[in-house]
Amino acid sequence: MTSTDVLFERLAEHRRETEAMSLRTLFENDPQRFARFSVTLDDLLFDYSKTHVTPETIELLAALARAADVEGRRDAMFAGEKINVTEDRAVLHTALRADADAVIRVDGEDVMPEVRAERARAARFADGVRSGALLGATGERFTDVVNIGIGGSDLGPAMAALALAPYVQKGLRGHFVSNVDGAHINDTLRGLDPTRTLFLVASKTFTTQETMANAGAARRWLVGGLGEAAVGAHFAAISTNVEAVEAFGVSAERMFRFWDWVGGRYSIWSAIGLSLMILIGPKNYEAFLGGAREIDEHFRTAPLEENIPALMGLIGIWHRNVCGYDTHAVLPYDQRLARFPAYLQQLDMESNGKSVTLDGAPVKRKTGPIVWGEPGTNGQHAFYQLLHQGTNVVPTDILLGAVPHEHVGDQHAMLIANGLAQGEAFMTGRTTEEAAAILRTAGRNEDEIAALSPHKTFPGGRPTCTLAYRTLDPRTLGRLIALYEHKVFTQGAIWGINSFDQWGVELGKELANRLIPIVKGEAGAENLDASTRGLVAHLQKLRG
Ligand SMILES: O=P(O)(O)OC[C@H]1O[C@H](O)[C@H](O)[C@@H](O)[C@@H]1O
Repeated sequence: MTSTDVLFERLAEHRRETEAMSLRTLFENDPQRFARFSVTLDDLLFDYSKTHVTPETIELLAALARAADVEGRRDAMFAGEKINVTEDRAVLHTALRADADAVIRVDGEDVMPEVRAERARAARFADGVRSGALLGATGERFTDVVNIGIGGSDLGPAMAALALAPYVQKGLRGHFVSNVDGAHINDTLRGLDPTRTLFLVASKTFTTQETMANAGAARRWLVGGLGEAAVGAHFAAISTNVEAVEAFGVSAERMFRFWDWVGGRYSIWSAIGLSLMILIGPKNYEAFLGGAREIDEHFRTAPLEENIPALMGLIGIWHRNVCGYDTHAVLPYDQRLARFPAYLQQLDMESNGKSVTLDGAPVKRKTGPIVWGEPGTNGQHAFYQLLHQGTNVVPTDILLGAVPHEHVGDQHAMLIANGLAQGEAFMTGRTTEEAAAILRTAGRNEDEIAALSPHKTFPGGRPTCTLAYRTLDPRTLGRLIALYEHKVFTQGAIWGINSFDQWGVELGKELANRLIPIVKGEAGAENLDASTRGLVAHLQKLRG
């Protein structure tokens, strides 16, 4: 047994000993509980007191992190070691937001001069679009920026552009096309004017089927409106694949590069963020990077017991591996974070949805949970019923911003009150006796009380972590994303998996490529399994 196995066993034993104690009792027994189990970092507050931890739990979890050498692995990542072993790559999204004078080497070479130069180029381009120095082929100013990408080349900029809507320059609109479904590009282009539309083709590999198909459709639309000669003025590309971008016909000065040591789901900090940079401006984009840098610094230096992303990761391990909870819900009480759960799905599930350890052996315990969520208060009217009374316990993260960008009556107080109320309700629940007492006060008779009180009982003890911040500005968005990145890192390190590859997406891609000619009726279906063959035949019949 390894030292981590021993600690997992001790955690399991500790869970058995403490499970019976309700969250309510934990609070009653310890007036210091909130102070003990919360951490602040400037305006940011991470409250994990509404989870089933005791000082001993944290001690054991921190010991587990140390036994798994989370700190050593963290330092290896920041130092540019090739910790993505299956692709033989460094993992350096942190370099993209590092200090102005940082020196970070990959294979002995400082990558920072190129990082800075490429960001400066992107900023010049963004400024040109924003100021009108860069115009469309007919001399019009750009009003619409269409990012064409998918996965990490879409979710980050799309999520962030919505989150930072108050910072978007007046007269500029961002659009994000990802799905290979032609409806997506069609609906986006409808109503756009080619003379004022700028396309950014964002793809790390520049081979992704969906993106290449949508880029082709956009090019045809533009050529249809303005002619072939207009393409140069209306397209830019972001990629690590210089040759493929050139082959697509984008000139060198319209191409923005990044590097193989930036994973797709970690690429918002690279030129993949160009659409965001154009929309909110280079200065705000720098503040966004700066926010992430603050969290990098905190993650690198704070002791595990006071380290917010490490604690987020460790509490996630507690919930996943010790308590046995399968999913994790992220509930931002901040409408502009509506796409944040989707962004986190890729970040977390593509990183930690793995079944083998770094050396290829089967994992010994469950890895990444299913991550999901919707903004509050919307989710309350949809799936919270299950969160409160269902048979699955779902640990939640509740995100709360103290200061809104706009004041619409007292709606912000209502929003915050709802977020707080849900955390409280998940924790305390309502006993059958309490439910009965309420029914009695309401004048119900004893038969009705007996019949109804089980339905009105809330088990409680459902764990919540709360992240509170001043306001959803660029810096804070940067901090929030980086917190979750390092949370995911901490968990991957403890599970001993490679959080930075994504081989699990390949099989479906291969099979789709094989199926395209079959679906088009250009190849026979005889080698397919009976179900897929039957489906192809049915769809072909419907297509006529
Ligand atoms: O940026 P691209 O190379 O076009 O890749 C886009 C996305 O597709 C892939 O299938 C990966 O699963 C993602 O990690 C990636 O972000």
